[in-house]
Amino acid sequence: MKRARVIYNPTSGRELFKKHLPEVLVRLEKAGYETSCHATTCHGDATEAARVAVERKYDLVIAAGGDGTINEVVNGLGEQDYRPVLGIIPVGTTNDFARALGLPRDDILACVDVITEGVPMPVDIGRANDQYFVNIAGGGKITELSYEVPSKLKTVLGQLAYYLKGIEMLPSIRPTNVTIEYDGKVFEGEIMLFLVSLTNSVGGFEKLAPDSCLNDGMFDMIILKKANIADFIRIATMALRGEHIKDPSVIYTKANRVKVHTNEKMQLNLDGEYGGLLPGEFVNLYRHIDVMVTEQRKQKEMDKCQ
Ligand SMILES: Nc1ncnc2c1ncn2[C@@H]1O[C@H](COP(=O)(O)OP(=O)(O)OP(=O)(O)O)[C@@H](O)[C@H]1O
Repeated sequence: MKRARVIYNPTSGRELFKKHLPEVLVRLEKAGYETSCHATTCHGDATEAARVAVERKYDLVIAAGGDGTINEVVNGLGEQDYRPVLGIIPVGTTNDFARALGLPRDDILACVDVITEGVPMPVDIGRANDQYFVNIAGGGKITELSYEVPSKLKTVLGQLAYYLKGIEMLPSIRPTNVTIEYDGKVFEGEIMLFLVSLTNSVGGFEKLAPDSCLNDGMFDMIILKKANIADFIRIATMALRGEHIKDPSVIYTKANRVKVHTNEKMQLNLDGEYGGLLPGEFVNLYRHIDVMVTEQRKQKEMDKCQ
């Protein structure tokens, strides 16, 4: 019999998952999985729980939470020789990774159906120094926004909490002097932010990296060069429509390996969580993890990456 482990964060998003847990377990059992679950208790706990699931050779690990929880689970799978298939139940605030995979929104049981009736699709993941990410790595003052929003505020306000915090942070955004080496090329200069992205869906912006592909072995890298606040807001607005990539202050390119150095203090953001200080080396791990999606979605993604 196949075995599934559900790792869920009871504090994610609007804290609704626990109520649905009995139905989730029944559906998984009906689909032939002997299922058990683990509720995370603190930061880092989902990584440890995923490591245990690897050791115990579970067939399927389901991450139920926001992007932070999915990131932690993937960090537990890391570069282990045996990696269970990953299922996602998005119950966070932003759910960028789930959006990139085309998973049903606000419907926990429909996501369970994708896991039990769908197909595994190989996706690239990123390694940043000795940590992993599924969606995005980045640096620059504004990226700190994603973990400065208090959890309680997200529970009450959802996505709006990020926008409010963003406006509050605008005046404190400063450029940083960096050197970025990518696939044999070098950029040197002052930047507002850099992003190394695996999916097209970041911070709720669905067109931030419009050419990204989930399993081509390449990151989409975005560098926003030094800009004043007015230009910054203008470019952020363009980013909602995916038009920022044409702006002369933006560099948008594909790369498999990226190194970022700076003499200043710059924080690293991994999937919306604090990931330590730069320097950083980012490596794309080609089709490293299998994640459950619908058959149509897999077809679409595989066609795109031909
Ligand atoms: N029991 C717990 N109490 C407090 N924090 C927890 C607990 N379990 C996990 N966490 C932490 O909660 C953080 C945020 O979780 P998660 O990303 O799942 O939800 P979210 O913040 O609502 O959604 P999003 O990341 O989509 O905005 C993670 O960094 C995780 O380590």
